[in-house]
Amino acid sequence: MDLRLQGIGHQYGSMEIMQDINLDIPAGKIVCIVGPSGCGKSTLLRIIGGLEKATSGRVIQIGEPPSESINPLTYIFQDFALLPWRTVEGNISLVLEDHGIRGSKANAIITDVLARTKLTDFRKAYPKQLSGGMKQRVAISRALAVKPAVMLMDEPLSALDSQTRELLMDDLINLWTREPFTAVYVTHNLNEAVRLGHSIVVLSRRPGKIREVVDIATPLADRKLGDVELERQQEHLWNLMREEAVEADKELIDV
Ligand SMILES: Nc1ncnc2c1ncn2[C@@H]1O[C@H](COP(=O)(O)OP(=O)(O)OP(=O)(O)O)[C@@H](O)[C@H]1O
Repeated sequence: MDLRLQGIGHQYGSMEIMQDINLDIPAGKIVCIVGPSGCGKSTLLRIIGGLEKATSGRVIQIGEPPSESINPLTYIFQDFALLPWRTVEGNISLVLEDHGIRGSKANAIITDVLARTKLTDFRKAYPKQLSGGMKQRVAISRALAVKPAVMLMDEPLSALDSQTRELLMDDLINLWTREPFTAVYVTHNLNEAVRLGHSIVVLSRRPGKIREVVDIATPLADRKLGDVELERQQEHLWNLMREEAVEADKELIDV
């Protein structure tokens, strides 16, 4: 299933947050969204996920979600959002229980997603026993369990230290390489964007408009740390954003 954003604009009261966002999110690709603080990245993600209705424009679903998808648009948050009193398995089964999936069917789904995220040995562990990186892998497993058409990822690695971030980027790349998924991935981190994005949408400061869409041709599996071409792309992104980031920064201080 592809998504098409057509003329999305949004206001909170008299404050215009974004203007005329037109964007295609093709199945099987990771589309990163970057831009200065407050330009509307998270708002756009909520609009795509149907949690908020855009003031203008629309989000169109083209084609069908994967068969057996029980939540076509699924979020992954920065803070993992795990229930501390449930085990890894229990956190994943909760979303399945909500859809009436129990017993051997639930068991098979949990076994599959834990294997894909290399968490098989941690099935009975509680969140407090896990590192931040592992908690986020549980959140990713839980998202995969509902067979999403599109994963909506809001700064999923930003609560993690830099080493853990590197490891999780490798995990996401391996996961995608084995079985491509579709994602809209909001991040402040331009390195994450060039490592994970098939395309990177650069938004201007508020009201957010699309300044440029940068496509990266290098296959995900070949994007290594220190790759010269990726560094060039990252510099290009930073040059696009630098002045606006300074202005956005001033605006926050002035408030
Ligand atoms: N529910 C709301 N009501 C009023 N204003 C809001 C609401 N949600 C967000 N905003 C404002 O809309 C603007 C865009 O917010 P949003 O969180 O989407 O930006 P962002 O680009 O994700 O920011 P950051 O990079 O800092 O996380 C900000 O000025 C924010 O204060």
